[in-house]
Amino acid sequence: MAEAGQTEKHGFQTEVKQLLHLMIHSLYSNKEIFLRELVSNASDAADKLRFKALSDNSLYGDDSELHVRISLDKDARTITISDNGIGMTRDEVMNNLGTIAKSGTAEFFGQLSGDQAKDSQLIGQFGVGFYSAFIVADEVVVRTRSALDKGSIGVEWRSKGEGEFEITETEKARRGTDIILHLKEGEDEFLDEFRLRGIINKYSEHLSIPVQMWKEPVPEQEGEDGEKTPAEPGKWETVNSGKALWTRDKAEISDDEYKEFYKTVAHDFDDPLLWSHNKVEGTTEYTSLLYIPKRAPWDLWNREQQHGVKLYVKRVFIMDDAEQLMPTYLRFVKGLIDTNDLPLNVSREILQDNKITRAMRNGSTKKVLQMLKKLAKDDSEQYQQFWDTFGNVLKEGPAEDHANRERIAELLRFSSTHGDSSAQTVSLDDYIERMKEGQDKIYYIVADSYEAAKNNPALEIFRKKGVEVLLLSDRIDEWLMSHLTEFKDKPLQSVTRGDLDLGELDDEQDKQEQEKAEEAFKDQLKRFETALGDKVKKVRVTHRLTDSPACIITDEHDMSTQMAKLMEAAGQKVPETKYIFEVNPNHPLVVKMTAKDDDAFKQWAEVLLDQATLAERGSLKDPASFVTKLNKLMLDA
Ligand SMILES: Nc1ncnc2c1ncn2[C@@H]1O[C@H](COP(=O)(O)OP(=O)(O)OP(=O)(O)O)[C@@H](O)[C@H]1O
Repeated sequence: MAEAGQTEKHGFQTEVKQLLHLMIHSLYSNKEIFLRELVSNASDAADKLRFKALSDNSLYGDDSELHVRISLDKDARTITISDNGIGMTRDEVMNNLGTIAKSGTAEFFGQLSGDQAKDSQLIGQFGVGFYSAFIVADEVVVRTRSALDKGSIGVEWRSKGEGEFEITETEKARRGTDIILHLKEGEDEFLDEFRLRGIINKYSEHLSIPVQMWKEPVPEQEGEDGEKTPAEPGKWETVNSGKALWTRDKAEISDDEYKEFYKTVAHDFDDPLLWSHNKVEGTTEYTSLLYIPKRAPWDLWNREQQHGVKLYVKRVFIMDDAEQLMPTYLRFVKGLIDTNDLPLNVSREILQDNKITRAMRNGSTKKVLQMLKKLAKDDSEQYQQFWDTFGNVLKEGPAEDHANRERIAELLRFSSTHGDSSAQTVSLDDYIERMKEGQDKIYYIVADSYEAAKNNPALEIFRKKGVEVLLLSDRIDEWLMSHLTEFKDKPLQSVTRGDLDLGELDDEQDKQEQEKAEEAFKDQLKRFETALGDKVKKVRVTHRLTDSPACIITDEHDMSTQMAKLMEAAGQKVPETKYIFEVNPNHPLVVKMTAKDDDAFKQWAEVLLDQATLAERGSLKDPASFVTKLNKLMLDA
């Protein structure tokens, strides 16, 4: 067995120092949350032990009543939060209480601006956990002993939160963790037993573990009439009901209780945007309590970001981050699912291909989509808030979840030519409602930015005919649209791809005029083809331009510009796409150039192609030669 050893000093990881500094300076108005964080860590530690003990009951030893205990020492000015949960080994203490083991934290802290108001928003997204102890304490001592490492005697960790901590192997009689907070000057409110009890009650009511406070002994008392009240010995008194919130009847649970519970499971400061609590009966029986947060977590775009749904089996916590329970495009959903139908010893492998998991996942996915649909219907302002925060994640949905494609599509919001702001507020249903008579497609364009989309020449004919076009410019949009080809039986059609077929939007007269124009321009098209050679796939007369001389269009089955860019950005080799070059025979520039000799015609044609490429792709492969050609034309003019 190890013996009590030497004290070692270690420095905190830089990010921990930044977190501590930020926290102390931005959370002074919300100090009491340290209790929520520490009690919730203690409750997690009990959950973890309960789970391990499923396969090794001896881990409980003679102490199987799991609890969290909170005591006060007014003279020493300390608060102690103790649990008899899983505890930590020395290595775990080093890792958990000296570093922040989340990838991307350095980048996160790189965003800090020094502006306290802004930074405190960020800290809310980050979650403060254990380190929140330093909001009220100027010294924190952690004494812990692991239930799993039978050889260890215990470890003491101690820090003033100023950049370093000390760690000593030390004897601790029982497994679990004690956290001793030495309160700062001026934090005496937390030494008031009544006040402390109030806070603990609020933060622990919904936890499934008993949270206890020490009740001082009461001596025997004698009333005025001489009647005696017997003495009461000091005892641990449970302050919460110890009944997990989700097992209770919905009708009995107040909104405040749901909100408090959310803050504990999601480690969030803010209230949730909405939630849904369901007891599902039938072939698979389970209870789910699913929340949609108001704010995005700081690592929403981190691919390793943990999913937020916890799995419980028969009220026993089994695992965090049960990615089988929620599709990736709903990774912002927090909460839990509790079922009696899985075995307690269920592993991630078993979860992976399991009928019950699938049923729970399908059911919960539908629930979340329904909850969002209802929000969109009942409260468009709040829905907009949701969309602005998580819309881009939801856009991953149609590619990931074919079965729910239509349900997800209903929830999407876009900017469009109907409005004149980049705000994404138009739903596909709104679009369909405004469709012109004879219009059978939903038109959209994907570009690098809202401005590039809005000003793309391919929209000219749509403006002229008063047909709305959805303007897409988020990185994910091309990916989204490649998986969303139809909505309510209406095909979705890119305006920069393939042949433009406006269907019944073009009347007979339009069509005849187009044919005439094509016939009249036949010889000039040949000149363009000769001039541009293999720089283009094909040259044809455009029907989409009214104000611009030319544009480039992606052929029906070729890779779109945006998709090519996306793949290039992901480091993939992209085959070179040749575009269809469309010319507007009525444009004065085009009219003028047809009178030129072949040499001059070629120069003009190349400049028009480069211009059209710029408008569509936003860049040229060889910008310098474009500039040279343009300068030459200007000199000649
Ligand atoms: N009472 C405890 N018993 C055992 N382990 C603990 C206890 N408190 C903290 N830990 C360990 O320390 C780790 C870090 O805790 P911390 O509260 O900082 O972050 P967290 O709970 O993982 O994440 P979050 O930011 O969501 O709170 C925990 O993940 C846990 O492994």
